[in-house]
Amino acid sequence: MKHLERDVVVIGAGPSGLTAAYELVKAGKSVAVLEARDRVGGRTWTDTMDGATIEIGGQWISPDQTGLYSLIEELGIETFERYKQGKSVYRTEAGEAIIYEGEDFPVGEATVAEMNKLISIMNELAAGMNPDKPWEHPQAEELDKISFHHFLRENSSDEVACNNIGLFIAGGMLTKPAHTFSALQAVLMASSAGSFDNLVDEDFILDRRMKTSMQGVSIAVAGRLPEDTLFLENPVLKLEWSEDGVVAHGADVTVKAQKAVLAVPPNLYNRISYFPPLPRWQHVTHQHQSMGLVIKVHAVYDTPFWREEGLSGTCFGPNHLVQEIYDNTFDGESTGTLVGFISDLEADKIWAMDTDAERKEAILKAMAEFLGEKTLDPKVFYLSDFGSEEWTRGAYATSYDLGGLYRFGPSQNENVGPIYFSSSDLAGEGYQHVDGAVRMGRRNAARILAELDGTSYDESYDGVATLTAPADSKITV
Ligand SMILES: Cc1cc2nc3c(=O)[nH]c(=O)nc-3n(C[C@H](O)[C@H](O)[C@H](O)COP(=O)(O)OP(=O)(O)OC[C@H]3O[C@@H](n4cnc5c(N)ncnc54)[C@H](O)[C@@H]3O)c2cc1C
Repeated sequence: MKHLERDVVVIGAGPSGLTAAYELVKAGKSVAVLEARDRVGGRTWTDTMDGATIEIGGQWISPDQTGLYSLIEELGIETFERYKQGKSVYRTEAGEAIIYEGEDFPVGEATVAEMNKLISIMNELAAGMNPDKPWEHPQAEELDKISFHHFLRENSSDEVACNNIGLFIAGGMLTKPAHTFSALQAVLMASSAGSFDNLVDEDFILDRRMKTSMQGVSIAVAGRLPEDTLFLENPVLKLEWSEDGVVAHGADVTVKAQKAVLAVPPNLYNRISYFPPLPRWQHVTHQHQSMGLVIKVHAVYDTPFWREEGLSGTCFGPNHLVQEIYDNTFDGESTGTLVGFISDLEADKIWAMDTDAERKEAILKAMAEFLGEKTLDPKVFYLSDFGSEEWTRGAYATSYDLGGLYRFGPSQNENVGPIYFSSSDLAGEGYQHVDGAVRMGRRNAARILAELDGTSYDESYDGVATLTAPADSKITV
């Protein structure tokens, strides 16, 4: 067992923990990062299969995600644009595949009008929200009492419009059925991305990717940490704390530190035993945040055949097994990759199947209903399974149950003595995204630096600008 003494111990080497560690190290603090897995990156993870680059976890960045943009600029990481040329495909409730162009789904004028009405209601609500404090929205209490499913139906009697709008937040973002989370939670999702318009615009929200892959961001940050800072395969299962500091117990490393950054997803806080126990309110708060469930499917072909047919690869099918498909070919690769998403109740159906062969057949059949027979025969087929990963337990991220955001949200980011919570799932801007993880990492580093150095923390700091630029960086602080 190695015994270390550091200013700060960071628990979790995902983008949030690593960003916090990086900022603290740049500011001259000694840090140890204890990570449960044998790799960094957490919910960002890349593999190469038969020559194709597969991003199993988080991958896209949107123009508003300026926290992440400033970090990759500092790291010298470039981005590339998702393939967007050509027409899209929409599958109607009855199962008809319609090829269309432009922003509106091909659903009939009355339904388009109802969808636009719902979008403008959501835009207005989102504009009135500070994503850092959604519980302070003037309608927060009432919006948190009603499920997003019922909220949509209170505002429109057009079932197709409700399902289509529900898709963007339920299946598409929170990856939970719309009856299990509140309208307030849905407004937060929109507000965290700048507006609901941004969320429903796939060309905005799924704009670009990292040339290093998204996991490459964490790998690059880890590469800038001093030797003897990062300790993989060291799950922290016991954390002793007092007002004076913490002792974090990993598998073969124990760290005594003045402060701790707990940078694991909120659903995993309970995995750690705290001595003494956390205060009552923190015990309760984080129990109300649970992971969604989505399966990210990759199918790789010799060529991106859909492009030759004038299609972008973008497909939407609310209420179908595969609800979204995109061209996911990695930068510079000649093979063609499709990514499909199977969310919440549909994901349950897939995992209820007995064999991988059954799953593959059902999913490819569903994808072929959008893009034709050629879809049936990929050379690589891969299902992400974050639900069975011990150190994540779901995908993409955690959100509150009905009524939880208003009731418990105000204390979610309060530190418990020396313990600071850092996760994309506790962020305002960039909520549930790598951008939010970076912002939270920087904000927690700033709070800890202020405490350690006896200076004051600027509550308005949004985590976009780096705290301390490294000597070789061109970033202006
Ligand atoms: C399939 C999928 C697709 C996604 N798509 C996108 C996307 O396109 N764009 C985007 O911006 N975001 C996307 N996301 C979300 C994004 O990946 C997350 O928001 C981000 O990774 C969160 O970073 P984090 O550091 O807060 O947490 P995590 O990435 O979860 O990192 C937490 C780390 O803590 C470790 N850990 C857990 N428990 C312990 C313990 N007890 N001791 C030590 N270590 C521990 C974990 O192993 C992990 O490494 C996606 C996520 C998934 C799963």
